[in-house]
Amino acid sequence: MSDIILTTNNLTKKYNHTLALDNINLNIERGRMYGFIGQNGAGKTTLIRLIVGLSFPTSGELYLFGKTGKQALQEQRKRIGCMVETPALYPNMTAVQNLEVQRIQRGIPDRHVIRETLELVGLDDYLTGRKAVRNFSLGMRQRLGIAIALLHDPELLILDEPINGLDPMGIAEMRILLKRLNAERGTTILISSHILNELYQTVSQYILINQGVLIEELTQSQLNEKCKRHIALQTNHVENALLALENRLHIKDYQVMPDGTIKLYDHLDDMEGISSTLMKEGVLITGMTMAGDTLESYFLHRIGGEKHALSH
Ligand SMILES: Nc1ncnc2c1ncn2[C@@H]1O[C@H](COP(=O)(O)OP(=O)(O)OP(=O)(O)O)[C@@H](O)[C@H]1O
Repeated sequence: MSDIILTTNNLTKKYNHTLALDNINLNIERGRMYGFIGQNGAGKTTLIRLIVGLSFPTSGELYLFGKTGKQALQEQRKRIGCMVETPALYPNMTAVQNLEVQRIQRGIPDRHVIRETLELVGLDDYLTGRKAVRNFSLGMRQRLGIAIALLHDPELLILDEPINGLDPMGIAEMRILLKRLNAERGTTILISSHILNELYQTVSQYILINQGVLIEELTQSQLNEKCKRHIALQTNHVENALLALENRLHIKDYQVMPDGTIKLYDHLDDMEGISSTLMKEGVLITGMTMAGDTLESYFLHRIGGEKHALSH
């Protein structure tokens, strides 16, 4: 049975004349990892700020762990940990000292949580012992920011652009950390990013947003399916074409689209063989192209064309 821990009903946020979020309807299920993808200005931070209570909606409703209403939401937010953009850290303190400040501020009695959390995010003594945070790499700072968000063992972890500025190694480390958290603690994770590629294989669900509008929700396997390389084949007779492909070339991995286009997922390097076989069987080919999106081109396509260049 699915356990929905966050729901938005027509959640809308206006800033004067800017419609930052336009009737967002969303469900977040416990235990999953969500990627919240949109270009700069799409509305990701605005939604996160509404969820964590840093800002309030113009209209619509927010439910956290089944509860709504100002006071109830504030209570439920204790079950959330978040890092919005760069974490606020004391640069002259060590990682342990930074966490100690947070622990006291939040009234967490158990001192052991500091070591446990540092270990969990991979900032052990060897790396951070006496080092002041001002000497940390960006990746280490992000880890420490996540440690702060995790100190009270939240059920939902929300990270706004945690991979921003990280190098490929840093991104890979972040991926391992988040997957571990999700697997070991069952933490539900929501991460925003403006680059689909960065979250690929980190999250299991993708939520695409553009200009405040929720464009599409899809799973990792749906995304893979949509981006899969294939030959797109158009013919004058779909049934005869399929018979020829199956019987003569033994092609089994294909899909017929509603407009009659046949997507072939094998024999990708045999376009000539396919066309000569179909010709011999009297099938006229009206179109044959190699297709398949990269993640980025799929995303651009979904948000309305190449004119939206992604900013990096
Ligand atoms: N405090 C504010 N006052 C006025 N407009 C705002 C405010 N905050 C955000 N906006 C506008 O709302 C829209 C959504 O912004 P938001 O920061 O949520 O986008 P984003 O997807 O998080 O982008 P980024 O990746 O740049 O952080 C933008 O048009 C932005 O200019």
